[in-house]
Amino acid sequence: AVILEQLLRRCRGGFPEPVFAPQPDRVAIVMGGTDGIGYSTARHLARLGMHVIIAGNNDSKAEEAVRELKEETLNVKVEFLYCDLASMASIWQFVQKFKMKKIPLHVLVNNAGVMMVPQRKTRDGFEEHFGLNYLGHFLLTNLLLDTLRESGSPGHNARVVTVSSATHYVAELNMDDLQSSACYSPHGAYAQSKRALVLFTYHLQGLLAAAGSHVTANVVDPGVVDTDLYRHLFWGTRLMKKLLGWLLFKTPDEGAQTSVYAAVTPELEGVGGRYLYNETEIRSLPITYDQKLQQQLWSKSCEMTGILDVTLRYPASG
Ligand SMILES: NC(=O)c1ccc[n+]([C@@H]2O[C@H](COP(=O)([O-])OP(=O)(O)OC[C@H]3O[C@@H](n4cnc5c(N)ncnc54)[C@H](O)[C@@H]3O)[C@@H](O)[C@H]2O)c1
Repeated sequence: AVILEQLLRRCRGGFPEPVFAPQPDRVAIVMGGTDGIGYSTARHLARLGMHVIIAGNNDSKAEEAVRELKEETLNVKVEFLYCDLASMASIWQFVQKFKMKKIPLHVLVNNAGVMMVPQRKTRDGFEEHFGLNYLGHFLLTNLLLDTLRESGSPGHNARVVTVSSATHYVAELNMDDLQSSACYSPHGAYAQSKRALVLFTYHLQGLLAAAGSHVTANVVDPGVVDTDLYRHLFWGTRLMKKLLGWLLFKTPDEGAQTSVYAAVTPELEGVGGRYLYNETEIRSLPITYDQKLQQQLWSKSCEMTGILDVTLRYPASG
């Protein structure tokens, strides 16, 4: 359905790039900014004059990405900081290195991800989709919340932008088996991690609002985008993508538009808890609005990552 909709839209003129005002005094972290949608997101933010920190675990690609972005955007404030989201120790180290810079943080884009990888585990023993796509971003965001809070101000909120997917609509979130150990399906595990990200965003927004923070959290769905994310799919599907991707899929730049929109548009100033698709708010799956489920997942995630459950201090307001 998404691919058909994208094809129709392409026939009607495509995905015109939105124009935003320069953002020279703002700092952004784009997790997974060396490739695909993340790279395009970083490029757009750098073009707006932001100080962009590309984070990721691909050292070799990072050097090239930073050089290209600096050359193309003429923005010298583009840099790379290593972070392996599949390792909690690496996330802690990344946050420590970032905080040592003593700079603010206005935009955090939780973009990195893997899809349909064979059953394997992160350094900390979590199923890879759940551990990297979801728990990695959960921990990262929580460790950066104090800096985001200090950086946001009335009328200039700091923003957390989390990249989910339409697969969250068909996912099952098994609270008794978040590691998919009883029955592993690569698609099911990916979709579960993407549903968890939607629940996380809504709960985070509730906590931020309850605490009166000048930080907002929104979740975006980039559509179906022609990137290397599909590298673990069946060869026939990859061949189809190679032949028809240019027509049916969004380009990475088009896929990044909703993330960039969520990161900078004045329309979303002070607005959080939204699921955004094609720069428009739409409804996510009804169960994702279930506050009890959001709370359960949040508490469990705190346990798994070993951080304090701040929910106890600030009950989410909705
Ligand atoms: N491509 C699509 O059609 C599509 C659709 C819906 C959602 N998404 C989501 O968009 C996001 C970006 O994906 P993409 O399509 O650009 O894919 P991609 O494979 O091109 O990019 C993924 C990024 O994540 C990074 N990454 C992977 N493992 C990491 C780790 N251990 N630590 C840190 N970074 C790591 C990679 O280095 C890369 O920069 C993902 O969250 C994905 O789930 C993509």
